Amino acid sequence: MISVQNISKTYGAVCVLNIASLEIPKGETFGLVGNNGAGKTTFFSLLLDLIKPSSGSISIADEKVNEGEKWKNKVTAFIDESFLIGYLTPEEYFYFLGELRSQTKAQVDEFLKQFSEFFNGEILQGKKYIRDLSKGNQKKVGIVGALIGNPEIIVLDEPFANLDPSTQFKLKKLIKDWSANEQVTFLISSHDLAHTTEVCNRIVLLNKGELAKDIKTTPETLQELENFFSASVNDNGLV
Ligand SMILES: Nc1ncnc2c1ncn2[C@@H]1O[C@H](COP(=O)(O)OP(=O)(O)OP(=O)(O)O)[C@@H](O)[C@H]1O
Repeated sequence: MISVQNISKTYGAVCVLNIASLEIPKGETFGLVGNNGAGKTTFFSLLLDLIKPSSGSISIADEKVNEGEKWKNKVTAFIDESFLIGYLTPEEYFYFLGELRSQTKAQVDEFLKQFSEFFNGEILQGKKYIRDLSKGNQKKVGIVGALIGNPEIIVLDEPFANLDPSTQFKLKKLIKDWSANEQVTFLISSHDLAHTTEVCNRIVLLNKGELAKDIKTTPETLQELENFFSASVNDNGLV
């Protein structure tokens, strides 16, 4: 479904991402982990054609994202608050996304009913603009916005960050429920190794822009990742 061929991104003399080959099949819940600056957001930005690659390409359903438009009907994303529209209320924003993805207002209203627990009574009918919501509630709006319109590929950059513990549990359940649909592919980056291993059936670890591990998730995966990151702390002499 997603195919990465020799992708690299260089700023000046510094190569921040370099992946020779990566295939992400339909239905996978793909977790991306790595330290700050490892290249996770760069990878997602290349996938969404937000930045241009220095070399190579990423294809979705056999179409290079920097050459075609059809992939845009399949993919939704919430990368950061720049995906939100601050002067809209959450409802206005959801209707706007719905219209973009061929959903009527009534369909969007019906769709939103399933998120009442996730929203915890703080998002809908509050008459607040998105800009005035807390960071965590803005994130909830962005995540649910990315689920509108039956997307085939959903890209979420650090969805657990800024969420309170209860909402993190609700989000894990939500991702698990959605990923049970084999037509839906999730790409999720996170610094939370426990959450990522719990919801993702595959984990790719980026280290300084390189693909360091590509693991099919098993009960041992969390330990393997923790060993990797704690070893790098020791290597750096930080402990
Ligand atoms: N426009 C830019 N100009 C120069 N360097 C950049 C630019 N954008 C990103 N970088 C660099 O690319 C590297 C990878 O950044 P990226 O945001 O992809 O990392 P990340 O894994 O998402 O990190 P984090 O976990 O901190 O969000 C970093 O060293 C960053 O400083």
